[in-house]
Amino acid sequence: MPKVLISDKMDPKAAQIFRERGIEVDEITGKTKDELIAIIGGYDGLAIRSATKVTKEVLAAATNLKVVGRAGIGVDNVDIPAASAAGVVVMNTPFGNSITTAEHAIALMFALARQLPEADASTQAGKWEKNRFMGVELTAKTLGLIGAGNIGSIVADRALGLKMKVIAYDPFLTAERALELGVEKVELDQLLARADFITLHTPLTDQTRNILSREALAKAKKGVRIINCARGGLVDEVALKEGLDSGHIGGAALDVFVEEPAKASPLFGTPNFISTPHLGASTTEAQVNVAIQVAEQMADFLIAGGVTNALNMPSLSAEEAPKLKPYMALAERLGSLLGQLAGDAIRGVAIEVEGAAAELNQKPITGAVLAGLMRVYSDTVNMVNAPTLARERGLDVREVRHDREGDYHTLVRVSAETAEGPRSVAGTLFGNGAPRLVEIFGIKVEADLAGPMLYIVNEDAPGFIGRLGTTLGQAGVNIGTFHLGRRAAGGEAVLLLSVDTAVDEALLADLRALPGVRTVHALRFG
Ligand SMILES: NC(=O)c1ccc[n+]([C@@H]2O[C@H](COP(=O)([O-])OP(=O)(O)OC[C@H]3O[C@@H](n4cnc5c(N)ncnc54)[C@H](O)[C@@H]3O)[C@@H](O)[C@H]2O)c1
Ligand SMILES: O=C(O)[C@H](O)COP(=O)(O)O
Repeated sequence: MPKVLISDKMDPKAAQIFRERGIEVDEITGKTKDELIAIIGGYDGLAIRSATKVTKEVLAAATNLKVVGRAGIGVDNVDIPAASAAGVVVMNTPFGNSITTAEHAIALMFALARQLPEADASTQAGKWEKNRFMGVELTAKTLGLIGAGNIGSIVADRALGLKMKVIAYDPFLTAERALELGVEKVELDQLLARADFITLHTPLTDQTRNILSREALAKAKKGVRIINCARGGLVDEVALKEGLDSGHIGGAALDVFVEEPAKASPLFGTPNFISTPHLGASTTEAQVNVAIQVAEQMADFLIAGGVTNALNMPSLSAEEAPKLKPYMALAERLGSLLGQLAGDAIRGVAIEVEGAAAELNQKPITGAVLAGLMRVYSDTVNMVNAPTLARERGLDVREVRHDREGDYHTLVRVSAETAEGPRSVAGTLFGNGAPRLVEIFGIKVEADLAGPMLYIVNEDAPGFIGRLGTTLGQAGVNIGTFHLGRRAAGGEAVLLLSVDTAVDEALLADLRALPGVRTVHALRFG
């Protein structure tokens, strides 16, 4: 039974779903890094929010981990390259808390416009400072969005409802989408020059870090009010403080900070500064949404192999997964066969599908081929890290889908460019879904690829099979299955034998010394 650790505060629905789906679950929150490292080895899945840091060290200790599920959007607390390298799928729930976060940005915009926190504190202190708090209307003001993705779009929609003019800086926003959203697409400098309010809704990346830098803030319109409900690090906090002190910036509201938890900041206590402790996603509705989504997604993956909203792997629905499973087994074996036979010599690989296979999502088939192929380089390779490993090795990967009907109802062919020229293997599925090799390097065969095997190329001549059987028999190696293919009688023959025990180097040398033998390879599958 798979086991999941929930390591951040999460709605109880998550644990309930895991249990209902037959997954054992522990809820242990507030652990330090070292405490997490001490226990993570016992889990197949890790469900988190933003507090748990899934670092390289945590992943190194997570020897059974298959999936990290983020109940929320931002995954900057997960080392995704390290997770990919470790073969761990990372998923998030990209929409579950978007409305809630957009509403928080709008709430902070109102709070800034009318100085609500300060007015509240003053009134409750018995001061009744009616003349101190003069606000501004939002109607007809210009809102500058930095980032117009899921949350930015919802903020735009709400702001338009408030009769604001909305302009957006987002290099990936198309003209059509801007039109659809009712926003004007602008460059950052234009946004800074025109916006009365600026809200940030981008991830933290190398391009967005410090996007509101000291220089950018200096270009902003005097009196601008800034809201950040996205990620700490998008705004230069020191320059923001100076801008608030000088009055160049009329107000700022931060839900997120460079250092979190932000227990101290030079910004605290600054007039016209409002802060909340990373509450963007904190509504009952959003937390229920993300808890349900993350648990369903992780359970689909751990139980059925379905992949949804993964950041380091192509999607595969829980409905598709069972259909693809036998193909992935076939693809992995074909990749493994090529990898074992051609290994280092492979420069590029083409994965072709035809017949029933051409109707399916090809990405998982490709991932499985690469996983099989790359296993000669690393024992820990799987569908998640194989594409990265392939890229690192400079392998050129091509996918081809054929409409044609071939000899088989379904076929997967893997062809590799090797130093010795092109090499190709192909396989099909039998009626019961059993993978079968049907062609190897242009020679028709029909073989299972399982357990220890021998691949032998020899000159097709009488007496060879007898000599081979005798040599194996004298070494105590029992033949399980025997598959023979040849181009033409008396030409080159290919033998694929399954053997009950692995063949050692000494026996391989004896086999290579048999008359007529051209190549002998020991193979292993599964
Ligand atoms: N405060 C919270 O609790 C909270 C809650 C949810 C999400 N978030 C954060 O909000 C942010 C936005 O989330 P989302 O769901 O809208 O993400 P999204 O991926 O839907 O949108 C991000 C947008 O940023 C744009 N972008 C990327 N690079 C950019 C750049 N250099 N300049 C301008 N725009 C750029 C993208 O094109 C995209 O449209 C994320 O950082 C997320 O982690 C915070
Ligand atoms: O990216 C997110 O989804 C938000 O930052 C929410 O983070 P949280 O789950 O820790 O509230």
